[in-house]
Amino acid sequence: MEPKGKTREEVEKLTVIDTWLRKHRLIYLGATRHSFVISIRDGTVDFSGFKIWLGQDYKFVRAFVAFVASVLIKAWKESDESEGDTEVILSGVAALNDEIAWFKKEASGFGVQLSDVVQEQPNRDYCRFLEGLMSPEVEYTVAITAYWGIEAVYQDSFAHCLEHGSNTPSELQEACQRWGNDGFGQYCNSLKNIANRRLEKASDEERRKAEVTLLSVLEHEVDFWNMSHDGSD
Ligand SMILES: Cc1ncc(CNC=O)c(N)n1
Repeated sequence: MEPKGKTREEVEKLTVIDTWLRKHRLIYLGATRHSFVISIRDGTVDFSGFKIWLGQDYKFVRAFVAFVASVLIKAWKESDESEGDTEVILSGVAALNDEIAWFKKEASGFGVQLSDVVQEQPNRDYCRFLEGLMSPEVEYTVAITAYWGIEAVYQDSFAHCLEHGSNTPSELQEACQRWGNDGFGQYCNSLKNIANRRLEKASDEERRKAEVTLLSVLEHEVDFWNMSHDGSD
């Protein structure tokens, strides 16, 4: 029985990340319900914008692999209870191997020459930000929170394009499936659980750093979507 006068929420304490998602709800929605994502979902997406996204994201993912590898190293150095963590992160690295192959196949299907893609400034800025997080001085808790955030934005965005009532063009279904599928949703949940476990034990200062880092991730994600869709139409 729940104590009298207390709601379920007061009894079951929210996790650190859920608290942040409430506090920064509009910023989170800005990244996960961006006009580019909405245009995919409602079928009005401009294919030239999709091709820009494809080429830019391929470049991003190459840097992201190095970032995830750096998170793996941080997990391994925390010899405490992070044995399960390293396996979760390793499976993420393995999935990125398939993802790189998928980008190459997809680009060829859409006639995008990946070797000709020039990284645009928002993409460069995002990769530079990731590089900063790869530094050994950045705590594991901060890095794993960023990793969760980066994956969660794609999972949430693309799952939205697969929901009942969406009108996603068939050519883009596969891309949406890649990040919007349930298995990837569960993977993101494993990352979220790891991050929450670390955040609960972290110092106030470390927790604050992780929160600020997550906000930067969301900002970079919005700038990234903007490269393909600036909202002018
Ligand atoms: C800009 C951006 N953010 C997140 C992801 C998803 N992670 C790996 O694929 C991605 N591909 N690109």
